[in-house]
Amino acid sequence: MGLPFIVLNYKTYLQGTGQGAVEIAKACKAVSEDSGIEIAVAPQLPDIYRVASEVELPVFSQHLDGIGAGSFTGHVFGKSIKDAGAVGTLINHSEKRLTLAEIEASLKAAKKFGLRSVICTNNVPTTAAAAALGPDYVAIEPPELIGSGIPVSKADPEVVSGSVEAVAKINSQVKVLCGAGISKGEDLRAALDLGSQGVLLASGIVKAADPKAALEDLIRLV
Ligand SMILES: O=C(CO)COP(=O)(O)O
Repeated sequence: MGLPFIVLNYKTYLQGTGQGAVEIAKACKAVSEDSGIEIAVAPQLPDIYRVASEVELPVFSQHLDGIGAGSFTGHVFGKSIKDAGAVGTLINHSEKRLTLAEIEASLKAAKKFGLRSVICTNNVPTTAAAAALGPDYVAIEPPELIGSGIPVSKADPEVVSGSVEAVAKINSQVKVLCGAGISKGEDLRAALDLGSQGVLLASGIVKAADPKAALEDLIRLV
């Protein structure tokens, strides 16, 4: 298996807002360059342009709406985030849930604008449904473990391995990430041993006193 893919979701954490978004992206870039591991960041929408302009690394949006140009006040338009420098987007994060029809429309918009897609899911059945839509990645994140510091790869290994199995049956082109409570090297190692191809994580790195050191610890057992 190749190197994992790591996506760092900044959420609305203060540490990852404004100039902080750029500083954390610089730490990600340094660790990515040293290790060869692809690390993408998902800052808040108003910080996408700033991060993408100042740091050469993949920038994802935290959300995308399945809308086009026109009368859609307050929506997130694929062309806008693409032009801001994003290369991908999360869709249906547990903190920004969508209906199935909306997920499909968001994915269509992502594809239209050449954005990589990560559909977040909360259990094996929703992972299976997401895989059927054909995103680049699904990211299984049990909501009860998000932000808990308890790693999904240890607390609920079956949801990760079950997601990997379900996706392999439905669409083997789709890659599986997992997330929730991941912060240490052993958490990422366990996630990979369960068959996932990377992790989506947030608080363990964004809120760390030293995000670069936290990232170095995260990848130490890869
Ligand atoms: O929701 C998450 C990433 O999208 C997971 O958050 P934590 O890494 O803080 O548990």
